[in-house]
Amino acid sequence: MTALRTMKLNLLLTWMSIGAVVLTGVLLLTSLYFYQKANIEHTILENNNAYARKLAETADRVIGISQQELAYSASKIHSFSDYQTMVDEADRLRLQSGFFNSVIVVNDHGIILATSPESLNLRGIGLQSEANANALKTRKPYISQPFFTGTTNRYVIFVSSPVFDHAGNYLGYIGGSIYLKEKSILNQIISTHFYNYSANVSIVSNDGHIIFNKDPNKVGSQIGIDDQLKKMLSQNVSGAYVVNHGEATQLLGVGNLTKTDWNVFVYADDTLVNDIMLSTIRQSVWFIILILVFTSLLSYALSTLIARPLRRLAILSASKPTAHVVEEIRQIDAWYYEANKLKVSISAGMVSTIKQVKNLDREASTDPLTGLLNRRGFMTLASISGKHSENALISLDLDHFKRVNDTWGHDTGDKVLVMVSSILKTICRETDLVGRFGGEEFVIMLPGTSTENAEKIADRIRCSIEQEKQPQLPSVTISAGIAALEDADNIDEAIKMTDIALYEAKDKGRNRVVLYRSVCPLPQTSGVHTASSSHA
Ligand SMILES: Nc1nc2c(ncn2[C@@H]2O[C@H](COP(=O)(O)OP(=O)(O)OP(=O)(O)O)[C@@H](O)[C@H]2O)c(=O)[nH]1
Repeated sequence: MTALRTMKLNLLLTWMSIGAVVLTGVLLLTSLYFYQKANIEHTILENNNAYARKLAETADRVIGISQQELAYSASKIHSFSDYQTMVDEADRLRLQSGFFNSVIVVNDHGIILATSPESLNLRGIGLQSEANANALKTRKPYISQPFFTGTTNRYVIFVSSPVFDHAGNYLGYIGGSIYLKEKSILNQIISTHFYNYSANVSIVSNDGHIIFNKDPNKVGSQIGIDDQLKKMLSQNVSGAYVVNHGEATQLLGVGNLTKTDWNVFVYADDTLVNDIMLSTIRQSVWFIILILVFTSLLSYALSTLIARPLRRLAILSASKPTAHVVEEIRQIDAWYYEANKLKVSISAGMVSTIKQVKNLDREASTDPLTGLLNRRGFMTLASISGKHSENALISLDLDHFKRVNDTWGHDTGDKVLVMVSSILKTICRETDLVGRFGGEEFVIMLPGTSTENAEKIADRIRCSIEQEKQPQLPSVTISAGIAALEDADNIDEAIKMTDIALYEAKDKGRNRVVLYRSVCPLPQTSGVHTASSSHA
């Protein structure tokens, strides 16, 4: 909390923006994970199903073509006595279409009459397999279930077409074997697929045996299918299924082959969904980081812009109120409502404080009765008064003022003091300092004035006061002492000098002006100065 209290506003706002973006990012990613997972599962199932149907359609077409080719070759053989024709047709079937790994011509007793390749050396051998028996029995185009051959011990399927002579008598069949664990067209179709993720593709019999797979080790193995799926397969229904094997779940698309009891299985583990999710989240995280950096920079810039006037106001409001500070506050660019309001109120508060301080200052430096400077005000202004080569000081004191008070009363005495002050103000210049130092003693500082001229001015004051006639006021006179500021080390000493001259004036009978230099000649001019005084 203390750290927050001392944190600067722009940093606080920046951190708040960063926090908001991070929180939004986390919420976005969480919702993405939970809500998009189901969508992705659904999409994968749909894709698997569509792909399985497409592969099933292609496989069906290839099987159909192969059956047509077998039927065509069968139609070319009208007699089993023509060995060369049988071999030629067997070779053509094997080599031209590439569908079969081996081709045999078999008579109606199951004896092999011709083979391709001839290297099989099976000619004359009698077949005992169930496929052979079925082909002979049905006398129709036939596709066997996968089985192991007794002769070569290969896992194969067998496709056959019956052979008839010109009279339509059944002679036997011509049949091709597809070695399921070796290279064949069907194998190529399911092994080379254009799918954007690593789905497993197999051709599977209705009872769950893998007939084709690009991995020969899987061919012939049993795939786990539950009862519901088994039932669907038996009904030749294509579709999408979620297959649960304990903890593992597979997203399965099934395409049914119409020419056999086989199905194309395209399946993916549900870990794929997690992989896709993680990859999406990883990409999103980079994007969020980018947004975060951008937002932080933007937020820092904006926060700085917002905080700038407030910070200037905070600094300046802590400064001593002066006209300069008020001017600085006035120049702050408070560009939005709250800052502007604050600026106006701080500025107004400061102006009011300055006025109050000025008033207090004036009160503290002014004599309330006469409005002249008091000692404090006089000394302050005298100390900052511009320097001149000559500066004169006059001390004035009313003569026998006690008597005035005693005779006319204190109030009248006050009025006399006000009258004297008024005369002083009239005679003195703007640049002169006129002060009342208490009682009936006044001090005047005359900047840029020689003692000679000061003497003339003091005498003019003296005459004016002496000649002032006001009803209800007694006539009064004053005595004055004059000194040059340059003759003293400082103003206090100069005032003491004027006091000495003033005592001298009182001593000599009052109502007169006396120069300090005439009382105490300066050492360097010692003996040259003569006492000087002016009086009525
Ligand atoms: N009415 C009035 N009288 C004041 C004021 N301040 C001082 N006084 C009086 O001024 C008189 C000064 O008297 P003193 O110091 O004896 O001097 P003085 O009577 O003028 O005699 P000298 O200066 O020697 O001519 C005293 O009676 C004070 O009470 C003031 O503000 N108003």
